[in-house]
Amino acid sequence: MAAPETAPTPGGDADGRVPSVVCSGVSITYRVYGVGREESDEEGALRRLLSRSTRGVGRREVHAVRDVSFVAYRGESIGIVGSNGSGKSTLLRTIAGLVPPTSGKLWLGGKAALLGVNAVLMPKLTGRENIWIGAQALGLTPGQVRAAFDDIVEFADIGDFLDLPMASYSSGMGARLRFAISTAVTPDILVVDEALSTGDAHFRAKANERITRIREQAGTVFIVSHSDKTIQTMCSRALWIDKGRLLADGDPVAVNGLYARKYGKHRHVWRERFEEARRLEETEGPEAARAYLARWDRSLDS
Ligand SMILES: Nc1ncnc2c1ncn2[C@@H]1O[C@H](COP(=O)(O)OP(=O)(O)OP(=O)(O)O)[C@@H](O)[C@H]1O
Repeated sequence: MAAPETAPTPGGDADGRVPSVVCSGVSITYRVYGVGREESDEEGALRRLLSRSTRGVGRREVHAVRDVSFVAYRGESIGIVGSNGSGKSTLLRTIAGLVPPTSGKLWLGGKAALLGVNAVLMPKLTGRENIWIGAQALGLTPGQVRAAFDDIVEFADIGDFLDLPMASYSSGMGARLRFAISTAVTPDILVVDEALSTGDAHFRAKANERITRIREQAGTVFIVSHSDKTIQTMCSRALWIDKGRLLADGDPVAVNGLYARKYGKHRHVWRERFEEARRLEETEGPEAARAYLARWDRSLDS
């Protein structure tokens, strides 16, 4: 297993761009242990448990990311789009150093910070305590946390909740606090996993400003989002990952267009079918609607 490498920043390329992440033929495979198919029923599992046998315990491999290569540059904000389970979060977790690539090479030109919806903050501790723990977990010294503390509190905008347990926060408040902690000191590479979708318009505007600031300070930002708007307004480039493979890399509007063409086609077709089924239900009754929909009950025609 190859761990991410860090090396001195090389000089820029012919266009003066300085690489920050080089991902070369990276594949990531999860090994999942569990019951084998033949014993997946409750009776088989119970029998195995009683006999303490490990027979039938299956191992499955999930190829989450397959042979992905790209170079990210300082000052870029890169959106990652793709349908559920396509490998976006896995790729980001690897860039952030949390999941090692199974094969291929990953080179990072600086420190990466992951900002995830599920970032490890402690629900039973207060916001204040989480700022201290979270910021130090990101590598800040106590002195740096002290210096950044007021800025974090101001950005998170959680008022009196600062001294209440995080479990009592709304999802928007939690997202603001995570974002404030993760960006307290400008990271070289900021990895944002869907965290922006939980905030309101005011928070998104502030987050956008901060992302712009990181980019201006020559950092690189990666953003996973299912929102076309987030990708198109916050990103200078987009990658489309489909079933673990990199299918498109380029201008966010163009990449989103390609992605929407593949998946949007089905949505459009199904919307029309649904409308027709509703019309049939109203005019001819539920049986007619059911018979009409039964034509496509096996799978989508692609
Ligand atoms: N810890 C894990 N162990 C085993 N399999 C995993 C693990 N995490 C993700 N997977 C699998 O890897 C594949 C890619 O998942 P991933 O979460 O990276 O996709 P995603 O594009 O981020 O999805 P979503 O948009 O739903 O968040 C999926 O098949 C998922 O089930």
